[in-house]
Amino acid sequence: MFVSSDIDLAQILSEVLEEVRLSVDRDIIGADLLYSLLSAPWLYSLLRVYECLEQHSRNVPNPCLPHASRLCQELMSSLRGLPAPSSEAQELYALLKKPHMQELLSAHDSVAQRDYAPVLPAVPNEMSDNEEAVRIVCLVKNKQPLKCCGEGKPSHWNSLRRFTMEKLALARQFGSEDQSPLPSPGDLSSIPVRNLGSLSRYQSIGSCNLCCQTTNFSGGGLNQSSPAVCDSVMLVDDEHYKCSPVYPRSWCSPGCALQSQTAPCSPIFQRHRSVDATRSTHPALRFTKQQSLDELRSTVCTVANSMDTSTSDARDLRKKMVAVTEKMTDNMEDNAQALSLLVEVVDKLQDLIIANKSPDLSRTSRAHQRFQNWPGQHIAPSKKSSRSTPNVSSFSSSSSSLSSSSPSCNVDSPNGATIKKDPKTGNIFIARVIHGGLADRSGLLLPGDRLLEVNGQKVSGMPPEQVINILVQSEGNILLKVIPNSPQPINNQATLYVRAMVDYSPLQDPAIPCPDVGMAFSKGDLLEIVDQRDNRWWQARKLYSASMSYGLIPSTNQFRHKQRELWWSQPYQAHTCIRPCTPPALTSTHIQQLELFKVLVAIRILLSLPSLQPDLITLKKLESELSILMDSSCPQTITELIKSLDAILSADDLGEVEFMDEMRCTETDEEDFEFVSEEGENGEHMQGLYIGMNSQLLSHSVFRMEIDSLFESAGFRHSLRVWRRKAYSKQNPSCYSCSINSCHNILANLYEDVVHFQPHIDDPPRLIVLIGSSGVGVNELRRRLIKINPNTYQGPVSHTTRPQHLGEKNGREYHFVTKEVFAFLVVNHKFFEYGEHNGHMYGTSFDSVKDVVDSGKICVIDLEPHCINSVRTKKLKPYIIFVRPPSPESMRQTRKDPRFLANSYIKRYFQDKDFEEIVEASRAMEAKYRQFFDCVIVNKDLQDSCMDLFTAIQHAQEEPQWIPSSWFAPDGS
Ligand SMILES: Nc1ncnc2c1ncn2[C@@H]1O[C@H](COP(=O)(O)OP(=O)(O)OP(=O)(O)O)[C@@H](O)[C@H]1O
Repeated sequence: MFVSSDIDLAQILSEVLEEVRLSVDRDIIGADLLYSLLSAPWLYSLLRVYECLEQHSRNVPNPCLPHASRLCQELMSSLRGLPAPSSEAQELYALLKKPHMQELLSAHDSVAQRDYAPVLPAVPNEMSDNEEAVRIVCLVKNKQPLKCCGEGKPSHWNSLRRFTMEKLALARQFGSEDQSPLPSPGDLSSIPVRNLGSLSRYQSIGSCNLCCQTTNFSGGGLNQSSPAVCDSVMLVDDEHYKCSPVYPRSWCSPGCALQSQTAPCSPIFQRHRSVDATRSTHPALRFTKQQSLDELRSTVCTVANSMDTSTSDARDLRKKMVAVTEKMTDNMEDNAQALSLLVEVVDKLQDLIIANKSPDLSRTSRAHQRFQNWPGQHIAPSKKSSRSTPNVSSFSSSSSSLSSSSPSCNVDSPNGATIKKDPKTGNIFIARVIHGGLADRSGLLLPGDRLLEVNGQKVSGMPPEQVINILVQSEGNILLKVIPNSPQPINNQATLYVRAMVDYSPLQDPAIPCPDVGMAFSKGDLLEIVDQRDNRWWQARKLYSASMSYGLIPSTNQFRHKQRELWWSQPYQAHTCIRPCTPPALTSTHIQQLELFKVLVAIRILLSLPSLQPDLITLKKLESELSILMDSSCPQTITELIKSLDAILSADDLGEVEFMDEMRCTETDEEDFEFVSEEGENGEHMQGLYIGMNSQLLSHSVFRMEIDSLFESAGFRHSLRVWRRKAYSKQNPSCYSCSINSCHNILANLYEDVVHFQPHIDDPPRLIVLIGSSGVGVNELRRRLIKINPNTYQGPVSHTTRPQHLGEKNGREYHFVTKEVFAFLVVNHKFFEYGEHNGHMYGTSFDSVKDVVDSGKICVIDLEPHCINSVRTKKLKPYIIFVRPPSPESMRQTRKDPRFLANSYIKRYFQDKDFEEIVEASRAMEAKYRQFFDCVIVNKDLQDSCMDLFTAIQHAQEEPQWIPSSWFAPDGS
């Protein structure tokens, strides 16, 4: 499709051509020559380029007012000059004088005066004469001016430097800016170093009106090195779940380019497309003395600095690259040596990257070959025989030409297309075009195109493997004859940003059409979904990831489909561990049952403790009465729990006994305990919910299980929680591992839509939620945070049914309510967390959080992770910080100070097993819930952790964050 313009030059040209053709018919001398000149494809292409550029210059946004500040100054001086200014004039003057107005205008001017025209890159120096057409495609893609030769053109190194800088800048900025159809840094990173000169800046492919017209180009005058479209096509048997790379990728094969050739006039509008799979045809880079040696140094240093230095090999490489800079002098010869060294480095780097892919790779030959082609040597056009066969190994081999400027580039990313066979007709089709790959960028292969021939060989009816084989065995140019799919499906869906809620590995997914084009992701990863046209497989890439290439991910439909399959394939299991995620409503019957149950547990424990020598007969009688009472009205679970209680009590469990002894010697009396648990070490009020440790009854595993069941959202203290973990390990492991959330996970979403949210100064502060395994220091951090800055941070005031103590004030320490009121609040879902301690109910309500937020303070709470969903609401917009423990060894060092451990309510030092347990519990918690975490703090040194917490909270309130888009939905909660 042509670019519409007032003067359609191509149209004029075709009219002129028609005239000339008539002259040819009339045998006018010279008309022949003129005709052939005018019908040259490059002329058409040039005209199109011209028109594109024309259109661009017409559409460049021009500010109406480039100097608003100046106008303001002028206006102000005019106002000042007024002999008797009216009140309006005075008001206007005062308004204009305001600093923020001045700043606003100055900001406006900066934007208005800035030149947003693209920086157009240089064309590669070495291009043969017949490369104009594709070069033109590149030019248009990059909006490059037609001036490509002559003095003063940027050197390759200059381009490389600029390219590298931009790539790094892009990587750094990425995510901090609005993510509107973003360039694919993967595109940048897949550019061969020799072609960098032509790609100094990425331009949206969508802006190219010419790409889709390339199939109209005629003649064999297409080049073999189109930098912007250089890549490979991976042809894959989509349907049969097989895939195979068939020819090198762009930076694998510098000369590789997808081309279109003369389209024969055919009734079915056949389109020939040819893929040039040759390699090593890259033109000689004439590294003459650099215009600026600093430029050269900075190029190499930038590349070196951007390298991942996690491995010793990479570190060595980096050192070598830095050494390169030292070798650079004004002397041309040295300069060439430096560059040779760099070539070596580049080769090594490539070897490293492709080591896993191609162990049989001949490094030396490649290095040798490349070495020959570097500075000071003229590169002879590669002979056909010397070109590698584009088979699988050459695919890897050729990837050795990876640019040293893109160490993070993932060589494994298949940027191409896949094929499939229609089982009914036997026709071979292009199944999928991977976003950002060669086919996509060139626009020459599109999904649904029917593949007729490969190198003149008809492929219809062939098994896809055979087609792949033909391609694999082809040498040099591969000519594909395709019938374009018409009409082309249009991807009119906007880019979608999501957070992955599960882990996914394509290699373990038998359903994926081609695992090689699949993209693995983990819980919490941010994904940019660019193509949702396929109902089952979307195309996406990971944000903030080293690999910027796109790949297939399961669509939500596909995920649901899999869930259904899984559901039906599994035998029915009616186990009790499937419980609702939201806490059950607590009725007065529940409370009554619970009280009964507690007494029953108490009796059974007393019965099991011979040292207490209880009145056995009385107790047994009481127990049986209670059992009957419980059995008649209790839920099934309670009856089962009683049975397991018996089992546990009868078991000779040393660990348990040890624990009980320990508790006996460390516990304080009830009143002390309660007082301390509510008042912090420094006397300040401790918010939250604690279950007493003073009674062996309460600490018993069965009781805890019941508490969990009924009050699963309750918060617990360190020691009880540690102990609870111990108790859990004694339960039926299958049931335990299939707790609420794991069961619930089956029904979980695959992705959560997110938006980039920039908090506004007028927004209410976000709720800060601290999460961590018991004993990691969540309470300590929260307490310190509030203590250090009570005017900024505050915890919510909880509700309780316990009587008010002397000196306590309703609404300050607690909201004191009756049991009925509490039950009413529970039933009406007013609490996001509630539980029972010592016969009294405690709960933290949404309203109490709102009170803190309304007071302008930042509300900080600690929460059990399974309650996360209850606070993830539009109103609270929680920022969830996970407190992770350091290593057990490190905790041994930092937690040995008695000041920390000898506090009044734990009353014992940490033991080694506690550290192990904390780390283990933390790992499990993180594995399960990390998709919800906005930030992770490792609580090693308390001071540092506090600082980290401050910084994180500040970040939460000021910096842009990815948050669920439902928080913006009008009906979101
Ligand atoms: N970084 C640290 N260095 C030294 N001691 C610490 C550190 N963090 C926490 N502590 C100490 O460890 C003990 C447990 O901390 P804290 O009570 O905050 O744990 P928790 O995660 O809230 O667990 P629980 O909720 O079970 O109480 C406290 O005595 C606390 O002072």
